[in-house]
Amino acid sequence: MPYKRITLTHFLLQEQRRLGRSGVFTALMTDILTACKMVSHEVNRGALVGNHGVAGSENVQGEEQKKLDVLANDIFLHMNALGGNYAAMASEELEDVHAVHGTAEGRYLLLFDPLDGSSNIDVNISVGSIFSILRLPEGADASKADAFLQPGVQQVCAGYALYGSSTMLVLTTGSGVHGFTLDRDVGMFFLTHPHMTIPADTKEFAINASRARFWEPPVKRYVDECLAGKEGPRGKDFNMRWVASMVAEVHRILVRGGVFMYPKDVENAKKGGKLRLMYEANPMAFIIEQAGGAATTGTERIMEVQPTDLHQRIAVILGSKNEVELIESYHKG
Ligand SMILES: O=P(O)(O)OC[C@H]1O[C@](O)(COP(=O)(O)O)[C@@H](O)[C@@H]1O
Ligand SMILES: [Mg+2]
Ligand SMILES: [Mg+2]
Repeated sequence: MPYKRITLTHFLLQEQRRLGRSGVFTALMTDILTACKMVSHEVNRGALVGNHGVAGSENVQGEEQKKLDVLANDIFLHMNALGGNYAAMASEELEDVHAVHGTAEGRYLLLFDPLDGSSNIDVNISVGSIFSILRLPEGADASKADAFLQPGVQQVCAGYALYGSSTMLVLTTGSGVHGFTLDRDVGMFFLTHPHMTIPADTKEFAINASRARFWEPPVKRYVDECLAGKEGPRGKDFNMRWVASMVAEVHRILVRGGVFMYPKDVENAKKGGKLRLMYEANPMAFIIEQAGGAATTGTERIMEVQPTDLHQRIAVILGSKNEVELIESYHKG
């Protein structure tokens, strides 16, 4: 049987030709791939090289940084500056915009969560990296946050790397969602999951149930109905999952369907929710929608939210289309 697998780089070249894009897009994606491979290597080595534990510093969110949060952030900043295609970057781990100096031709902006699921690093549960690419608006000052505050529908590309039993990279450039698996021996990502699509219905939901006492009535109603099973109003039994790594939850939903919720609740309402719009909710919403799913705050399509702050938090409900629309209908009453 002739060898058929194609690499992510060849896939990007084909996309470039198909979409009549310049080579810049393929080049800037290649920088992200390299960063993800390097982070995968560091995650994989774990305690062997002291990559577990805390860094002894806090990020702009007031969260204790893990050593791998800081290392992954450094790797992303360094590798994505080398190519000179980004005018500036923004990260969960940096308060302000990181301008890439000396790159007159940088026409893109990169946002990223260098290490997602940080609470799982030391216990060896899957973690990931999330990224979102925007164009630098004409005449905008790339060193200012305003240049980044574009609604999710403006993204030209979004993706994540999943550092799990295998390392995968899943991305969309606006024409479907494709998954690639890293062959460590060859050092290349190969296309293993072309055209990923999400079933419209599901029997699996994911939410941090320890926050049930804080939930607003629409979420409480939805979860109670799922838990009531086939004797209840939904007439079917549901299963529940919670990995506490958004990347792992979204990947599970892309592979077998489901709904993921990190809603705004009475405890996190003053912060606007838990997850961050610019480098968690928007890239995941783009991927989910491109795979036929839906992504909402409960009352609004996430990708249409006009951002006001680089690190703003937002309610996230995403996954199988019919399920998300049902939850949205409970919010709209
Ligand atoms: O600890 P909780 O409340 O279960 O929250 C888990 C959520 O927080 C996150 O870990 C936040 O992301 P970071 O690890 O990048 O800060 C998500 O990946 C995950 O969905
Ligand atoms: Mg995260
Ligand atoms: Mg993170």
